Amino acid sequence: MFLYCGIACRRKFFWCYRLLSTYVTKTRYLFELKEDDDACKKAQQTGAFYLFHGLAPLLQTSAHQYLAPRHSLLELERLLGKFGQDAQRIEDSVLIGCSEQQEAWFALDLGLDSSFSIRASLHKPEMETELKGSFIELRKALFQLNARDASMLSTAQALLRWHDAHQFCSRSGQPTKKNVAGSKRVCPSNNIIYYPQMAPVVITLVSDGTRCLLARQSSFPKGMYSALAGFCDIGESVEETIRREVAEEVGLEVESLQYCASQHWPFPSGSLMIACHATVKPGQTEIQVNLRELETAAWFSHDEVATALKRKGPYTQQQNGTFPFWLPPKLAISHQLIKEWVEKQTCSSLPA
Ligand SMILES: NC(=O)c1ccc[n+]([C@@H]2O[C@H](COP(=O)([O-])OP(=O)(O)OC[C@H]3O[C@@H](n4cnc5c(N)ncnc54)[C@H](O)[C@@H]3O)[C@@H](O)[C@H]2O)c1
Ligand SMILES: [Mg+2]
Repeated sequence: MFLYCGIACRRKFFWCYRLLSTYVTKTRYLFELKEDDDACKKAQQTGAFYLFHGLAPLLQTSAHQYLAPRHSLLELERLLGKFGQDAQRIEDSVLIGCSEQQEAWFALDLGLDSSFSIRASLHKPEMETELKGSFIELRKALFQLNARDASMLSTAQALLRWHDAHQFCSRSGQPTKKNVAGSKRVCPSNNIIYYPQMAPVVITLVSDGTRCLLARQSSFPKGMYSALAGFCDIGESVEETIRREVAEEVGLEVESLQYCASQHWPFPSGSLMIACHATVKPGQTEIQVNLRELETAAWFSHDEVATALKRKGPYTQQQNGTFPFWLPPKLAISHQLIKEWVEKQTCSSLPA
């Protein structure tokens, strides 16, 4: 019996040791904070806060890069006090992650109208001076952030935006109440639970075997081309969306497809980008651009794309009036998709 217990205990210890990797511990901790309001309130005491104003993150400049500063609860209470704001406003904050040492990270928007203060937006310039930074639109700052800050701020902005837009129950019209972590909102009159949502989007790099198809929307910066993207319609699988979007936008039929990677994307209001490679039948490559969706689309050779990937900005107008052909920056999943295609083409053209 003793021996059995010993083995069982050792087994249990082995399992605990295996389960309690840093990643698992962190994940379990975040799960607890989402489920338990008291635990989450406690985590705020030792946590750190990313600040926003009207959904623009607070950033500081450092050597051609933006950094996202974090503030402790004490600093935040002092700041709110200084600007005549109620410390209860901190209840609007949302949980966005934690460090490996279980320091919980939150995001708080000081500019959105809140039930705790509707005058916060009046103080923006003074707050920027006090915080030694600026509230900068995420669209302008995203590509000058390191990968971790970009990911944290994208998540934070999407979650803050969702809460701002879901303050009322769509059935009863009554105000909904968020849990402390901000992982859901509940209508007190009928107990309907609302969870944060994001829109699935496919992004597809179509190839005919030797060339790839890139397109532009008129809203893109001049000279920039990207892979075809489109929102999933209700009821569609990823495969069906890809087939429909490629047909809709460039009039081609997809023959085969292969998953590449995915990415959370904060625009327009929180999307899950699902990136895939697709091929069309050889000989069926004549593009018919849907001008209601795209400005233009064209086939590009491996060399053209490989050169564009290496090109560095700024992408200014050339003497002949045109703009150089360039591709989305590294942080965008379209860049990863295009880079993977170039690498595959390079490998397949190497002598065996
Ligand atoms: N991260 C990247 O590398 C990358 C690259 C390209 C595009 N994108 C993103 O992909 C998204 C979709 O691309 P697109 O604009 O070509 O899509 P699209 O081809 O589906 O066309 C956009 C239109 O779809 C409709 N639509 C349907 N569902 C929608 C929803 N949930 N939200 C907003 N509009 C919806 C609207 O009418 C909108 O004008 C864009 O918002 C863009 O930011 C990301
Ligand atoms: Mg599109």
